[in-house]
Amino acid sequence: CPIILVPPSSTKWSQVPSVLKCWFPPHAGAQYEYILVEKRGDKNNVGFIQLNRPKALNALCDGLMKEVGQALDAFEADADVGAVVITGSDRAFAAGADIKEMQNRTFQECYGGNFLAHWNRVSTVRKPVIAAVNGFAVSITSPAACAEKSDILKISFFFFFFFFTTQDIGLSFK
Ligand SMILES: C=CC(=O)SCCNC(=O)CCNC(=O)[C@H](O)C(C)(C)COP(=O)(O)OP(=O)(O)OC[C@H]1O[C@@H](n2cnc3c(N)ncnc32)[C@H](O)[C@@H]1OP(=O)(O)O
Repeated sequence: CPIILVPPSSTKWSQVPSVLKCWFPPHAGAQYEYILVEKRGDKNNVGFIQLNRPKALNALCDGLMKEVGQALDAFEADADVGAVVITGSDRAFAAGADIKEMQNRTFQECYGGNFLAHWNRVSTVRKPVIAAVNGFAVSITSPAACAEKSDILKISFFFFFFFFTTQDIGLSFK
């Protein structure tokens, strides 16, 4: 008879030995540390990810971004899931990168190690991903980097560049 492994409900995803992780699909019981994950909707076909570091305004620490990537992997592999919704908590969708975690990293470590590379996972999912934004949504980016991604941003970047040639940083709040 088949053996079904069920992790205790208090188990955090980071505590599950990696060799066992394939037996514990993330949305099938094992808990994450920084996000809440479940399937919602009448047909259970919406993958739902809630960023869950409310005290730090959902600052995007390394662990949180890795967990979001794992949850997206699982939803992408799940044929029942048609779309994914990512949301935050009461006060914030997310306060951007975790600046406490970043403060001791050198430029060389960040640039050479391409330390935000795994953040791209959200843009490579082959199912629609919808951000349900509430409260603070903070980010900072180079407009030139954004412009590589879309024509609208290219046009915006042109005007941005034209009028604010001394400014090279985009900031968005709430
Ligand atoms: C990819 C690059 C980027 O994303 S760069 C952008 C990085 N993000 C920021 O620079 C935003 C920094 N945060 C703020 O400016 C403010 O927190 C705020 C305007 C978003 C909200 O201000 P408010 O006064 O309402 O809250 P607090 O500042 O008291 O914050 C509460 C609590 O959250 C911690 N926290 C907030 N943002 C971050 C962050 N980005 N990284 C790490 N931690 C953050 C803040 O330290 C407070 O926690 P405490 O334990 O009380 O110190």
